[in-house]
Amino acid sequence: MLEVINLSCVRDERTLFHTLSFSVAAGDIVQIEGANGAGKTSLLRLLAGLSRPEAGEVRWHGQPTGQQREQWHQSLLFLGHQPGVKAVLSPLENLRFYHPDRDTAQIFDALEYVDLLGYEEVPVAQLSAGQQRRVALARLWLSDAALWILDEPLTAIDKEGVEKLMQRFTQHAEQGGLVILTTHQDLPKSAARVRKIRLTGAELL
Ligand SMILES: Nc1ncnc2c1ncn2[C@@H]1O[C@H](COP(=O)(O)OP(=O)(O)OP(=O)(O)O)[C@@H](O)[C@H]1O
Repeated sequence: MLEVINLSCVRDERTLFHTLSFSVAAGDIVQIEGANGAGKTSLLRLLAGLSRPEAGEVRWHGQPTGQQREQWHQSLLFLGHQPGVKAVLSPLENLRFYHPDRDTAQIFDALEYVDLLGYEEVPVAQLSAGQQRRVALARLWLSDAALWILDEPLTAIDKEGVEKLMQRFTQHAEQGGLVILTTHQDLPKSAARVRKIRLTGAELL
């Protein structure tokens, strides 16, 4: 269980949200919604511990995340809004770098899930925008983390790819995982179980 308790975020002297509280339980898929600049990325970065809140706390299984760094990092897979893969390396090399515990067959399976077979040795810099994001998304088939925090994972992904990702999110949730994502896209019907949390600025009242 992830608990967000009275979280406040100030950027550039502007309060993006104030005393924001919600929780995400095992099996939940949560979409953070809001206009451009509402603070979605800022919230995800706070949740992941990549920046510090003005006030408030994030707890994982009842304990502040800052007090259990090792366990927290093992439990978390964070994919930022940039693909976050190394451009000079191939998809195979990138995934080996991030998941050294996985064998080549497992990495090839993950590349197959994201339709990158045949591109495994091509430098990422030479791949299309959607393919570059798919390299990062292949990690969803390699990670053991329970909590996925995904910033705009569907950007540049085609319709079939989005459908496949939704299936993967659902499968992860059904196995007791948690997914928190942002997207500006309309989610397909298969996303019926997605709970929405909207950042409107009303949290400031
Ligand atoms: N490191 C930073 N320093 C100063 N201001 C920042 C920083 N990061 C974000 N901001 C500001 O915080 C506000 C919220 O940004 P954020 O990226 O969280 O929004 P968002 O909801 O994810 O937007 P989008 O839908 O456009 O991706 C923006 O006005 C942005 O300029």
